[in-house]
Amino acid sequence: MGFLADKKILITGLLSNRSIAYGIAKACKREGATLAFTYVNDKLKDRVVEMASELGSDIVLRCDVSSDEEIAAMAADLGKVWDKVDGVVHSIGFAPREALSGDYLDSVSREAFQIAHDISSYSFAALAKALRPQLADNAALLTLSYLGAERAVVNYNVMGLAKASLEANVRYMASALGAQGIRVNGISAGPIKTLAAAGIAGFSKILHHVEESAPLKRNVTIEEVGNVAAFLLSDLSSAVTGEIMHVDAGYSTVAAGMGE
Ligand SMILES: NC(=O)c1ccc[n+]([C@@H]2O[C@H](COP(=O)([O-])OP(=O)(O)OC[C@H]3O[C@@H](n4cnc5c(N)ncnc54)[C@H](O)[C@@H]3O)[C@@H](O)[C@H]2O)c1
Repeated sequence: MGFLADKKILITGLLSNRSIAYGIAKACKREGATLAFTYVNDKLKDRVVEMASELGSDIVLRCDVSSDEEIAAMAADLGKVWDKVDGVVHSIGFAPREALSGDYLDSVSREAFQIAHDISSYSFAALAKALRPQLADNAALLTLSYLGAERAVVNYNVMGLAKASLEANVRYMASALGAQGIRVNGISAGPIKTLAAAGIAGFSKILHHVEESAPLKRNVTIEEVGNVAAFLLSDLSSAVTGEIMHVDAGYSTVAAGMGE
């Protein structure tokens, strides 16, 4: 019996076996959780159904988080199969590709700003709003952030602003839901080569830089992020809320020159 036995956890953002959501799902399954998944559009449905099945789940629901109707329909469908939800993983981020390279002011636009904040930050609150009546009394919600929220990172541009908003969302959601015993946390993951990361110009350089300068002298894996996610979704972290935990091989703790 794992430490997530009896927990029902909804996981969004599963796209490939490199997705951070995949690492989280594997760790949650290992610890005994029952899982449900979402996919963004019909083109991707079969792929997610197949991965869900590998992970022991046949609950796969459509949910493009840019649509309030799709979020509401997903919550209603989930309510038909689960009496309560113990955990929600928000592993979703998006900004138009042209906004993720070059000079920040040249690349940013009102439209890119709105899309990035809508899909990458507001959607976490939107999911919580829709699922609130179904959340168990000690449910845990979790999202994925990145250091670009706290520091200017080359080419990350408007996504950094959206992640800063997402991290503030974690704190406000934790306050809003805390009286019900529901916890809300984020993981600020080190860079990992996923499909979303491929949209960021010069991403390989960032991976290399972390390898050279992080205290652990390497990058992190989706399995390592998954383990921390499983902990934050479990009762082992019952007093942790409103927190952004770095899972980044220590990169965010050092300044230039350390360890050289
Ligand atoms: N890869 C990294 O280096 C890294 C580091 C820190 C944080 N993150 C964050 O982790 C999360 C997961 O990304 P990933 O790196 O696993 O990449 P990924 O490409 O595997 O996952 C991104 C997911 O977002 C989903 N998505 C995009 N638009 C959506 C929409 N409108 N509705 C619903 N889903 C939508 C995609 O379908 C996909 O499943 C993102 O929030 C990302 O910003 C990634």
